[in-house]
Amino acid sequence: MNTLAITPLFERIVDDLATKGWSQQAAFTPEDLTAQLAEECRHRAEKGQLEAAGIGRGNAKAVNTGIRGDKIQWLEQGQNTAVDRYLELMEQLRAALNRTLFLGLDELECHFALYSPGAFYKKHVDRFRDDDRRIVTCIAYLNDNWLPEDGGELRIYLEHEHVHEVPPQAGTLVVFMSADLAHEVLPVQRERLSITGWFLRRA
Ligand SMILES: O=C(O)CCC(=O)C(=O)O
Ligand SMILES: [Fe+2]
Repeated sequence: MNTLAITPLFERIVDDLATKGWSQQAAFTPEDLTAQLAEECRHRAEKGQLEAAGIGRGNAKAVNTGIRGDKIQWLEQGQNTAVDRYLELMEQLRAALNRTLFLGLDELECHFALYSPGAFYKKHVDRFRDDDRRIVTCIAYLNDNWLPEDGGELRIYLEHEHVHEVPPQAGTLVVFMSADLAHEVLPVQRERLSITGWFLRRA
């Protein structure tokens, strides 16, 4: 792909971020890639590689399942071809955001997340109090045939007390400004897989 051309998909994300601070795209990851990523996430879970996610960072980091009950593993390049393909898509998104919105995004950190039935993540903002490098949050969902009774929606808190809920349906990508948007994951009734990432600015 010509990395200088911005595809309509990336253009929509950029426009949404510029005008309202968040974007939801139903068909971001291709079906085959989404399935491979879900398989890789499940495979890592079966091997016991996912660990209870913490809240906060550095010395203040702690596991608190009353706030957050997912299990995660950070993604690295070169571990798996599907993961590499996903990181390549994110790299294109990073370039598009930098070219158009001048956000100075330097790198991406991202992890698989698995919520087992009963797990949730209470309302929060992604940017840490003591570290403002997280600029843009991106979440890709990996779950086929997600039904309303499965719960687990991402609820985002908009202006004027409006809320918007996103079912974690395979292929969907949600992007938002990390410092601005409070959000939560409602309790899940069924295993819920995703990749959450943050574009960081230079320290
Ligand atoms: O999985 C989601 O929908 C949101 C996850 C989240 O808010 C986070 O990991 O910070
Ligand atoms: Fe979050």
